[in-house]
Amino acid sequence: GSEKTQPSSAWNEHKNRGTSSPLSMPSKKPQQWLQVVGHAGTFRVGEYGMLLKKFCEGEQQCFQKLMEDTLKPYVPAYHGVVQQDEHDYNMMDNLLTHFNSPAIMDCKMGSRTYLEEELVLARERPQPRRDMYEKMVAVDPEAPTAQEQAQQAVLKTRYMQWRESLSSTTTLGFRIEGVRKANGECRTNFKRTKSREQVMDALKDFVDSNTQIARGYLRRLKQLRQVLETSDFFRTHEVVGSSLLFVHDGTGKTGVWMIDFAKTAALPPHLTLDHRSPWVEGNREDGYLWGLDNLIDILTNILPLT
Ligand SMILES: O=P(O)(O)O[C@H]1[C@H](O)[C@@H](OP(=O)(O)O)[C@H](OP(=O)(O)O)[C@@H](OP(=O)(O)O)[C@H]1O
Ligand SMILES: Nc1ncnc2c1ncn2[C@@H]1O[C@H](COP(=O)(O)OP(=O)(O)O)[C@@H](O)[C@H]1O
Repeated sequence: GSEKTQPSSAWNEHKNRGTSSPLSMPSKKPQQWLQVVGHAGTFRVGEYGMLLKKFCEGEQQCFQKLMEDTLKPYVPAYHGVVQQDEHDYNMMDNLLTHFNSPAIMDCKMGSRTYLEEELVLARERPQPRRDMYEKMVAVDPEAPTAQEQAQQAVLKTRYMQWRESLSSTTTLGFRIEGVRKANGECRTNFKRTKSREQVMDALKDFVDSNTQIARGYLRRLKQLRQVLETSDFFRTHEVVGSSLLFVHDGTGKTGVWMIDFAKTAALPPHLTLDHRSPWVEGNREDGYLWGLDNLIDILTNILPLT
């Protein structure tokens, strides 16, 4: 397992190389990029409002298909593979480019955060992990079983299931992973944010009780839901570990995009998902739309409080 990032407070500048800017590209002025959660060292800031993410073939395939799908406006535009310092990267739009001092929130969608395939592998070739054991006891020393304590290690699927039930993933079909407020304040300690009330408070705090912002997010999420319900891509993929990235700024501008398709897998040809039915091993359901329904419902209930 790789290290997780600390919320970065740096404004990553990219250098003005003195070349002329192609007409369709954003300006060359230094682009800001702030990472809220996720693996450390995965990203680099590219030129002209681009973001480079360490190459992952599954993610590339998703991006390629998404660029031809009705979901295209809801994902960062994809621009192919580039090489830098002997590493390959998937190049995509930096979603923060057109915001000023943005507030950012990462919500991990779905009622399951590991692939069915990972569950099969864990049975066939169990690989207990010490790093995950340590992350577990740091939150709750009582969480590991006697056997896990003896081994000082847990299986990844067990760790992921524990995280799901500790947070709102199991009960609401999504969880808040991290928030960065416009003033630079960062919060990633949402591991135990589970109840509807806790989630509501966190969302209210994120939108700063601003009605215009809450309405903007709600409108966008409802549009996204409509598109998801008819998208060919969505119907034919198990979408696991993917997030919605919320961005707003002081001008009242809001945006929500789907990000992180590293664990989004194409289904066998005969199978499609409704993304709302409960998961039973083998049906591959991910609870994505069930989570989005709950998220929309909670945001709707926040409106009168803003
Ligand atoms: O959030 P914490 O509790 O630290 O747990 C992390 C997240 O679930 C990561 O998901 P994400 O990438 O969505 O942030 C996951 O990466 P995967 O997505 O690769 O499963 C990590 O697995 P490892 O990378 O195997 O440690 C796991 O350790
Ligand atoms: N296209 C993007 N534009 C702006 N920020 C992004 C973009 N993609 C990812 N991020 C930032 O990086 C974080 C981690 O992204 P993610 O793709 O989930 O990486 P990982 O697989 O390492 O978890 C997100 O929470 C967000 O803050």
